[in-house]
Amino acid sequence: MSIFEDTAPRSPRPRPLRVAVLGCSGSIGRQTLDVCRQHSDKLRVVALACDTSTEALASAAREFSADHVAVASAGHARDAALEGLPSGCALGVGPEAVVELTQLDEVDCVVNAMVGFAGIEAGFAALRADKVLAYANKESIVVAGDLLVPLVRPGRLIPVDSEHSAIYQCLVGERASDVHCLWLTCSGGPFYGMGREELAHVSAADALAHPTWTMGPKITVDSSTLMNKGLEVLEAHQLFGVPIDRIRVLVQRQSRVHSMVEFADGSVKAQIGPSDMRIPIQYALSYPERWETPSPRVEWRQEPAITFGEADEEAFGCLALAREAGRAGGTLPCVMNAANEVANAAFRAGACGFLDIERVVRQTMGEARPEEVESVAQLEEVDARSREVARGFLEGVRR
Ligand SMILES: NC(=O)C1=CN([C@@H]2O[C@H](COP(=O)(O)OP(=O)(O)OC[C@H]3O[C@@H](n4cnc5c(N)ncnc54)[C@H](OP(=O)(O)O)[C@@H]3O)[C@@H](O)[C@H]2O)C=CC1
Ligand SMILES: CC(=O)[C@@H](O)[C@H](O)COP(=O)(O)O
Ligand SMILES: [Mn+2]
Repeated sequence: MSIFEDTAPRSPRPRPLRVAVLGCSGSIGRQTLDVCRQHSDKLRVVALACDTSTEALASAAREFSADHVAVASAGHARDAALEGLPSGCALGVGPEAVVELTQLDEVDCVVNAMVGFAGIEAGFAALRADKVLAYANKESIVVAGDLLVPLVRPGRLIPVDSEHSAIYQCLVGERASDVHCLWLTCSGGPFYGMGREELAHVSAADALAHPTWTMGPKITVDSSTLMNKGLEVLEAHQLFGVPIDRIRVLVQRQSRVHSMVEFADGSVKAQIGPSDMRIPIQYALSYPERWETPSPRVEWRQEPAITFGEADEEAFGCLALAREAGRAGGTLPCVMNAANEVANAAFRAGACGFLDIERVVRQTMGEARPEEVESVAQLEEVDARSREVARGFLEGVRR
């Protein structure tokens, strides 16, 4: 059974959905809290987690009267900000404390809004504890989808990533066997139209200026290299069971068409709307209902033309590398993700150039001996080893 073939009846919820927000201080986390603020009659924030941003964590805990918080970074366990937690709020420290939030009896739904491989354990723990998962942490789906997705009952993992939310919305009520292909839309990023010569000289500040979305720094740089689209091809492959070569990237510069599904009979369904992540976040929390939104609506009669185009996979080699990793499968997506996390961070820190990201990912993948995915412990080892290899390939370019 696919994750979207959900025949469950739409009975109203007996009480507000009790939500844990992991990564509450980030872009998705803060927008999740905004949705919870707008729908306080239907959503109750009971648990919050961050890595180091204790100020934001404590402030959210006070606002929402959260009962539990966790700080992943032990170095921030004594931050003065934590003295401002509401009385009775339990504080946990360390990565295990973040994962423990997913096990609490008083949590119905976990929003995994952590960035990177670090979000992997929380996704598994939430599914094992039979929580609904609103899933933004695409890296862990890419790396561990072989193990994670088989644990998902229909309607229990709702994607937050805008394209995957769009595809999910197009697929609800459909049969997996009727899908011909997926059209995964892509803004093209800030460097759309540039060739390799120009790309060699772009800076992190240039890469962080996304044309249509305001997001955290890691995903914004991934959008500029098109690695974000590569990760999303693999994410869609894992979530919807569609072969890699039936997932077609479609440049849609305005980010209005969030993705499309083409069916056997030639019909195409698209989900379109504002470029506002609060909409897919809210859908993941309201599913199978739809609620009013405070997000500004699009005046479609005055909207400029919606255009489609093709991605330049030669200039932006990360997309082709991701497809290669997806076709090979096993632990190769884990290797690719680890190298990308290392190189993306180095580029943001000014320690390498833009094209070095692609080079380091290619070289690290070239060293890998992919295996079948067997366990999270194995993936943790592959991730750690691949980071070492990637750091080695970066050495030559330290500035
Ligand atoms: N932003 C967006 O619009 C979109 C994001 N996504 C995906 O959502 C995820 C989050 O992205 P985004 O919100 O942009 O990222 P941000 O960098 O803005 O936020 C990341 C969050 O994760 C927390 N975090 C990082 N490491 C850990 C850790 N080890 N343990 C606990 N918490 C941790 C951070 O805490 P702290 O602040 O303390 O560091 C922060 O709250 C990513 O996987 C991204 O690809 C998908 C689609 C759109
Ligand atoms: C909002 C969202 O879902 C991002 O993942 C978005 O897709 C980034 O834009 P790109 O299409 O430029 O990667
Ligand atoms: Mn996306």
